[in-house]
Amino acid sequence: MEAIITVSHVQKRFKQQVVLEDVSLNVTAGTIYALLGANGAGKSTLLKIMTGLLAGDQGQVTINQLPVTENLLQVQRLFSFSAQAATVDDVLSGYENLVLIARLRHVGQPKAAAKALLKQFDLLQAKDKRVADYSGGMRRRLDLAMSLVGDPEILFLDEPTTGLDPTSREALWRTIQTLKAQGKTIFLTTQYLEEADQLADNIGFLRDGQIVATGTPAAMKRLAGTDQLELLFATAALCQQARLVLDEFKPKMVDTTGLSMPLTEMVQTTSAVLTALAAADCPPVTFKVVTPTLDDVFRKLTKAVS
Ligand SMILES: Nc1ncnc2c1ncn2[C@@H]1O[C@H](COP(=O)(O)OP(=O)(O)OP(=O)(O)O)[C@@H](O)[C@H]1O
Repeated sequence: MEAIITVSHVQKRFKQQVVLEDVSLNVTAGTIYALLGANGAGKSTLLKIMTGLLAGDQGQVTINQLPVTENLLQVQRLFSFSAQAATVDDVLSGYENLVLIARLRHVGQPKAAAKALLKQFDLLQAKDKRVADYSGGMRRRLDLAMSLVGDPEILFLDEPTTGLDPTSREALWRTIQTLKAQGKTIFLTTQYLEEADQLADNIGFLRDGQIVATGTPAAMKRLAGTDQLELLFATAALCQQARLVLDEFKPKMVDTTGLSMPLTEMVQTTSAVLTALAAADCPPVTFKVVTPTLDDVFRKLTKAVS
């Protein structure tokens, strides 16, 4: 599948501060790309450059093979950008906001388009309520609805679920997944590893002005290390005995009664370990498999800036 968005060697500095040193990435059509980074890593700056709102100092961004800076009007028809600062007008109702943006984007039958989007985003009931009286989740849904006016192929979402409670966040994730299922390409920024894990086909970690790691969520997790088998014993003496029995599995002490070892082959290793312990008469009280999370990767990769 070819890339619908390419970012090649983009650089940006604000006075003396180098924010983007050299950023390159590709986004395949119909996929979700999550740009992860700590506060101030430069995610919003990159988004603004990708969408032509800000000029980079060096490098190039293309959307549908078209360089963004030289074809701004043409590429702007292909995407929408939902920025962190709400793009909605507080004094207007959700319906009025949608009609307004539909008119600005020359959508045929703006009122019908607005109503269809309110329905799709479960906002029909609040159609005539002022946005100032919407909850955080409703505003985010309206933001997303606004970005769909005119049916763009590509959605840029800057931290779409920041500030939402877990239930509203999960609801928004489902909506974003539905949009992907409809064929949209989605580029989002987030500080939530779980969000990237749940949604993204590909993740890029932005740190020190560069994408320091990129790949699928599964590949990113592998960066944090392999799964570990953790065993807990009833006494420290049993744990010591088990450590000797399991020498070939390279166990490490977690504490006085706990051992941990890498799981190369999930089922075979677990079964071999438990059989060896049963034969040596020192069975564990419990065991569990600990899979590295994206948080582990994030901690590893952001150590240098935290
Ligand atoms: N217009 C500007 N002028 C000067 N400095 C800026 C400007 N915009 C951003 N910066 C600086 O660039 C750095 C990156 O900011 P940016 O908003 O891109 O980060 P971010 O990763 O989106 O952060 P957050 O997750 O907090 O939104 C910050 O140090 C910020 O202060």
